[in-house]
Amino acid sequence: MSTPQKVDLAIIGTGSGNSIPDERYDDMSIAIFEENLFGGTCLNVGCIPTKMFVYAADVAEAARTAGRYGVDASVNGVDWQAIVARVFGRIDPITTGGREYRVDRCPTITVYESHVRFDGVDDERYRLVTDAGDVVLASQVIIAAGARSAVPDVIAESGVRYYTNNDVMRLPTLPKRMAIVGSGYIASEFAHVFSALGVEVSVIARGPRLLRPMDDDISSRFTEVASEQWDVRLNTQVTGAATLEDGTVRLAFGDGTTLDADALLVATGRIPNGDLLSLESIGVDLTDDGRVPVDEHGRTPARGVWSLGDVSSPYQLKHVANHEQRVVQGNVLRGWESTELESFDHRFVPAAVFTHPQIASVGLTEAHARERGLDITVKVQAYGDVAYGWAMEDTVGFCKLIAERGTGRLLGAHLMGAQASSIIQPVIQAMSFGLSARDMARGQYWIHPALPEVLENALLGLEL
Ligand SMILES: Cc1cc2nc3c(=O)[nH]c(=O)nc-3n(C[C@H](O)[C@H](O)[C@H](O)COP(=O)(O)OP(=O)(O)OC[C@H]3O[C@@H](n4cnc5c(N)ncnc54)[C@H](O)[C@@H]3O)c2cc1C
Ligand SMILES: NC(=O)c1ccc[n+]([C@@H]2O[C@H](COP(=O)([O-])OP(=O)(O)OC[C@H]3O[C@@H](n4cnc5c(N)ncnc54)[C@H](O)[C@@H]3O)[C@@H](O)[C@H]2O)c1
Repeated sequence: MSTPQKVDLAIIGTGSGNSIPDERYDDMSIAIFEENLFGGTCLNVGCIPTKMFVYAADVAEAARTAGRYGVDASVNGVDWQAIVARVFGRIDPITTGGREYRVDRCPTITVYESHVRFDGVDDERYRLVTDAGDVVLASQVIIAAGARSAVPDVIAESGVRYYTNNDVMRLPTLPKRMAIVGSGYIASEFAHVFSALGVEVSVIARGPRLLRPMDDDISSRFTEVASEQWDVRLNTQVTGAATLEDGTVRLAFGDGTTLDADALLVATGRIPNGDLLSLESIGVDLTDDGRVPVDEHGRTPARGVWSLGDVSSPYQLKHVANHEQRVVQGNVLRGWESTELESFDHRFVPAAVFTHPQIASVGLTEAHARERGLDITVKVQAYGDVAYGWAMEDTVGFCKLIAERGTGRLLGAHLMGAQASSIIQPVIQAMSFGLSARDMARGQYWIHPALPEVLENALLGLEL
């Protein structure tokens, strides 16, 4: 063990955590811990690279369907290595540059590139010990340790080669057949990516629908559309996995059937990393669903220990992690006991799934609104019924709005279709600032004949 370094602040994780120290932190001594790629999930193995792959997939998909507009186009080949090089040629230098900046050009910051965990309290400071043997004594700690892929035991213990989002984007070549276990965000996005790039994709869902937590109309319609694009196996439990002599992965299912694939991607949720921090040594128990407990200001039960992002948030989304990072960043400077601490705003957290077609959502699902006993009105507006939707020959897209009768309060929006992740933004704004459905519909112009007219028509169709 080395001589302990005493610091004012320790930050565990360089995803959102790396954005904490700005010039207001210049007079603090800081230790930053990172056991993996500098910059965390979103930059290296999450949001950003996946969407760069999705864009390539969207281009291929557009070429494939060009015939419906009288345009003769086809996908004559996919240069996978070129796609990988484009994505990581952009990302890897940012990772390297971010690390170099913190290591070489931030004199008050020490970067420890190792796994760290708590080891109790020493002289009124939190004692942090790395696997490399470093010891840091910190007056305050920010836990921003993110989450990791969950892998079902039946696969983890089978010895088969499987991929997760950590490595599937760097496959050396495109496989002919890919099996994807899981039916959530990651499964849906990668199914689109690999299928559009020419891979035969099978999606293995243990439940009756894909994207089940979404509004029922979205989840069931998406399941239909997905089943037309990919080999979707619903209500299917993986009971075994084995590697054949030629390297093929064979999955066995509860109903006795099997599936052969050349690559296996596991996308069955992400486990918050708080269980690997020895938090019991500072008297902190995880929540029932495995998160570091925090109050609305980002304070854990241990005085001076804050937490943010996937490790503690009920939302595993980068825009939420960024928001929580800004709140905690300000609150640490205000001080633990300050009466002016800022609070997390989790009122209207939107999400988008960049699959095909895109999906976006904010607020309550219809089922949740009904469970709450709200008097609601619901309008489902097809993309195909507005002018831009005609231009696109759209037959699948729709926008579903849920509002409260009488008040016109917008309760939820759920979209499936082209650019859903962008079209939803005005609803997020309206809900966040308390704009009613009536005011939103008629208090502004809607550009004609742009795609957001689907939203305008949905608003006008609500029986308020
Ligand atoms: C494939 C994929 C696609 C995604 N796409 C989107 C998207 O389109 N939009 C969206 O909003 N969200 C998306 N997300 C979710 C988003 O990436 C996360 O919500 C976000 O990155 C979480 O940020 P964070 O700072 O909490 O954690 P992270 O960015 O995961 O940072 C945590 C860091 O802590 C390090 N660490 C953990 N424990 C220790 C330890 N004990 N010692 C040292 N270091 C440690 C980790 O190595 C990691 O680098 C996606 C996620 C995945 C996996
Ligand atoms: N566009 C985005 O914003 C985006 C993209 C990717 C990931 N994410 C975030 O990352 C999180 C993790 O993504 P994800 O897709 O891994 O999780 P998820 O929670 O979206 O989906 C997990 C899926 O795995 C299934 N599952 C769980 N355990 C299983 C098991 N033992 N066997 C078979 N199936 C099992 C679940 O039924 C579910 O369908 C998401 O919840 C989301 O918050 C966001």
